[in-house]
Amino acid sequence: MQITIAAVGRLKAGPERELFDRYIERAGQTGRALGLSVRLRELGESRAQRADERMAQEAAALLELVPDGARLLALDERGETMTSDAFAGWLGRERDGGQREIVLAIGGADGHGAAVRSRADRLLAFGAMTWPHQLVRILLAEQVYRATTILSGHPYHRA
Ligand SMILES: C[S@@+](CC[C@H](N)C(=O)[O-])C[C@H]1O[C@@H](n2cnc3c(N)ncnc32)[C@H](O)[C@@H]1O
Repeated sequence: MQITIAAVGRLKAGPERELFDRYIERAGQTGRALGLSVRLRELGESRAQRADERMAQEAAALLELVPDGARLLALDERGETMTSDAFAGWLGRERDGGQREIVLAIGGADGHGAAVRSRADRLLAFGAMTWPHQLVRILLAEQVYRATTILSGHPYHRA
């Protein structure tokens, strides 16, 4: 199963990028034996004047990355919270059920547009506070890596 992190905005070279890349690389290594591959798709931020236009344009671009039938989980501070075990369990069940792709979508500075929220199968919050999208990327990459260790029984995760 393909896990795609789809993110509005581009992460420049630097410590945040290095940390993100490190978790993605680890997730890819641990995921291989589990039938999971992980990749990043980055989208440029909209330059529209109005926030609602920016959100609509970014939502349309994000949704172009979501194939028909794929699951879409949108990262959103208004979403549900989930334990790492529950997140790993969901990924494992989707894989076992024959799902081909899960897209994990991170919004831009204005957040997700309505089209993403209504298409999303789940909205996931890393708490009720607003985090910068760069940090959300790192948190998400770490949770994907952690999920692969949970599914493979690797001792990285200690609940
Ligand atoms: C700077 S935030 C956007 C905040 C925007 N005001 C909103 O209402 O969503 C950029 C992106 O980071 C992600 N994000 C920020 N805080 C989050 C949280 N607590 N949980 C999950 N995702 C979060 C979301 O994907 C969001 O679209």
